[in-house]
Amino acid sequence: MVVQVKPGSHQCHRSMDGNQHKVEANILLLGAENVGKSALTVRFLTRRFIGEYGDIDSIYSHTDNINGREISFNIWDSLYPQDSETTETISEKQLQWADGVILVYSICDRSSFEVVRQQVQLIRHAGKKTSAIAPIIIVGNKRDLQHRRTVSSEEGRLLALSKDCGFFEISAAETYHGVLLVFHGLMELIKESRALSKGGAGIKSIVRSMSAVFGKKRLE
Ligand SMILES: Nc1nc2c(ncn2[C@@H]2O[C@H](COP(=O)(O)OP(=O)(O)OP(=O)(O)O)[C@@H](O)[C@H]2O)c(=O)[nH]1
Repeated sequence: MVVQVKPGSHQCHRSMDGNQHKVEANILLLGAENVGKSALTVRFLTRRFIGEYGDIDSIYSHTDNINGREISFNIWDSLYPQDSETTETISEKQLQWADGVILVYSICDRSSFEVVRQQVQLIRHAGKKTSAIAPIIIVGNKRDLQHRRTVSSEEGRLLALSKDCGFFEISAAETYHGVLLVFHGLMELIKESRALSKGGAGIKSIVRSMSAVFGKKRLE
């Protein structure tokens, strides 16, 4: 079952990882417009590619089974800010909410790769102050459009390597399997990060330094 709720009305969930109960994770999709964030989300939720998706900023809840264990995913399919005045492309609220991030670009849109480069830098820069390594997976989407490729696989892989992120090149249009690997891969990184930090030094804790970067009020 897929449940859709508005971002503002969604509750933050605490993980119950580490015991026999259901594991829950909040996953945030970021990246420039038109790169396939909604296509990835809908593929994961329904196994289908429907071609056209509205401009909706939404959180979806979806339960999946990984290795016999029930995992509850809350997926925030975000919209890239249209306002050219806006320099803040990731909000504190988004980072406070997220347990892990999927940064999407299109392999045939170089500017979308630059957006991912900026966003990963922003997250890592903020994380430095707390030594928090936020689980991030970088995704080069639209792999089916090889003839229009402007970002090589190597560039994507190198960026991911340099920022300690996972990396996948996929086509949300062509296969479900690649999309599944992305979400399950991120879940693995989130579990590792939770095991390492037990006290909650995950992505949420870097919100404080994000606040410092943007000079805004500290979130507790
Ligand atoms: N060829 C191809 N087209 C894709 C793929 N994934 C998405 N698209 C198309 O790319 C366009 C944008 O996809 P969306 O999923 O709406 O992209 P988005 O990043 O959510 O876009 P915004 O809502 O503007 O932020 C649509 O026309 C999709 O059909 C893919 O893997 N291959």
